[in-house]
Amino acid sequence: MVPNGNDDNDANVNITQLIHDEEQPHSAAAVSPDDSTTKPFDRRSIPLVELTLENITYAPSTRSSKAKVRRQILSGVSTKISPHQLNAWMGPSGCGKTSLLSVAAGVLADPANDLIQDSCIRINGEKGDLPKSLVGVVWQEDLLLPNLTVRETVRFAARLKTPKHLSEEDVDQLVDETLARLGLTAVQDSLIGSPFGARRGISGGERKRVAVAVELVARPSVLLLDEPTSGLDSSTALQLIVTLKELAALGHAIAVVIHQPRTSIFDLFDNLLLLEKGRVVYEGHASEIKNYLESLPDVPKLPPETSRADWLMDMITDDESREGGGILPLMWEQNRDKWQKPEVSTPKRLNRRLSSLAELKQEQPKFQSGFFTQLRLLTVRASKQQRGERITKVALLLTSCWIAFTSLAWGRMPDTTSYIFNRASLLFFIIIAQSNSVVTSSMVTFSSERRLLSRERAKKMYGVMPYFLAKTVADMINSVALPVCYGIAVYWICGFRATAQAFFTFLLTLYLTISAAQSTGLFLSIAIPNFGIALMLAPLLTVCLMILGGFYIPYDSIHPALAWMSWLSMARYGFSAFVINEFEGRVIDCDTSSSSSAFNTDECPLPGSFVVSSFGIEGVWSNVWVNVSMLVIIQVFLRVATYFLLRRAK
Ligand SMILES: Nc1ncnc2c1ncn2[C@@H]1O[C@H](COP(=O)(O)OP(=O)(O)OP(=O)(O)O)[C@@H](O)[C@H]1O
Repeated sequence: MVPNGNDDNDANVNITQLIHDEEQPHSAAAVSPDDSTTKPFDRRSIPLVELTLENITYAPSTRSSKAKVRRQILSGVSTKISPHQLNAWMGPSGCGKTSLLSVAAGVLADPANDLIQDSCIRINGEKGDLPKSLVGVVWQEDLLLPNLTVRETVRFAARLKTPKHLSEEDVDQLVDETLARLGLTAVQDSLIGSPFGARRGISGGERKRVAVAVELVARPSVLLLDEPTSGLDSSTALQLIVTLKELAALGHAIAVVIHQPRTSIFDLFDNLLLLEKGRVVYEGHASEIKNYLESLPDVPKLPPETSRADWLMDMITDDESREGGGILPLMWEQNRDKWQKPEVSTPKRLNRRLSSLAELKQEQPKFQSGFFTQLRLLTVRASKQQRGERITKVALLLTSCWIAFTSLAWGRMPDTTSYIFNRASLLFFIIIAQSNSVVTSSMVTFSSERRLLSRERAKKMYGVMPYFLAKTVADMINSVALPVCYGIAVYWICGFRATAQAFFTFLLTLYLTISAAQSTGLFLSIAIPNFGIALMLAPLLTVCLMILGGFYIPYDSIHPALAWMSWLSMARYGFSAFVINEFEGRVIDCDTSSSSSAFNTDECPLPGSFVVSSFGIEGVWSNVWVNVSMLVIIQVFLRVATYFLLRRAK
């Protein structure tokens, strides 16, 4: 890829204007100097944003072994991210680059507390926060869903991050152009996959570019990237930075955190910010860094055939390890005025007026898309992601193994008194085996989504309600599909009550019990943010609830200290409904080779109601629909509680 790419640029400008055409009706910044010669769409471009970080001192509170202490991570850092410029932020590991990126992106957890002294952020010269829709951040760790294709991933972001007046065709065009610009067209239909999972998916370099595409597709005025080239081979890294340079040429203000770039990459940067332990070592034209450092006393000259980035890093690392602290930040304070050339102001340089903050914020809706668009897109995405995760070849094989195991263990049960216990034990086993796995898988799935959800919510892509509804719908289908298939197979193979009404009641009860277990897993994973602890607690809780389900200990024999807990058990209502459905309203033939003495009666044939009451299922609870209703109530309660917890979660 070469830096000019004029055709691409034209296409890109067009679509940029498509996005902002109606958003920026009065923005002077959006009008380019050569407007008179351009086509109607070209009259507007992205809103130009200059982000100035002044004297940033970042000292978050951290908990040491004894007390809460402040840890100073950035000390008086000032820099500017201007439109049409590609900025590099460099420094050794731990010097505060990512922290500075978080300050610039406006995503600090507690900025009022953690930014101290005269720290100030200006947008086009005015103090304030940048509207979230005007900034895109590519973090070190990309969070992409493995079961979506590249195109689906970028399109999802495009629809939710661009104004709703854009037609579906315009969004498709925007996606096409973004994919083309990032060299992803050839892999657009490939699954993202997971580097460590069974589905290998696209390469590491392609993943990085997809992460950039997801941000770039909304054409943010400010683009911040944290080590986008890490893990890429040198030519792929160069390609990516060349692309960023092209984007800067379109008016984007871009800052890239980067470690030791090769010379051809380094030469593409307009400005350089060098940090050492949170303090500035250099801030200015990237091309001047060599002259500046070589002008300092005791600084060795750049050895021939050594890359500038390697030389810089070696020097800072040596300086950091000096006894009594480094001298390079002190040197910069003394020499800054001499080396920072008097700056031509951005409006003068670009020959444009920059929009005021009020103009930038004008007509920025809370969400770009309406409720139903969010709901539709989230439902489709959740279904695709879950289907790929839950209905896999391995899951199908496991379900088949469970069916084979159950069929062999219980066999086809004759409908006689000798097999009453076998029937009841199998009914309970169906609940235990399927519920436990659903609780765990629901927790694992949400833990992988949690950070993506919090990032996308911070970007104001969608609200909690559409996410929650979409997840509920997807869960109701995908998590429950295979357990229900297992139940159906076992019902007929093992010979349960062979009437249509009994079968469909069994099916409904099984579905509700498993989806209540699924809701429990989701509730626990949100209520206990530490996944390790949640994963340890969940089996304990589910086993207790299962034991109190009525099969091992009849309800009327449970110790009063635990009896209350059995009312919270979905297994209780599921098992009761199963037993009533299987035995109530009929008589069970005697087996000539055995007796029904296990039930303390010589009655023969045995009335089914006798079996039901022997499990302690009595009174109003001996009605199957009362138990089914309780499963619905548990489900609704857990889902509503989950919704409110989600709203509070960050
Ligand atoms: N919220 C926080 N509380 C306490 N310490 C923090 C916090 N955020 C960052 N740090 C610490 O501040 C230092 C700088 O972290 P930061 O991630 O900004 O460095 P970096 O230059 O991006 O490093 P790298 O290049 O390795 O990613 C690290 O030692 C980190 O542990």
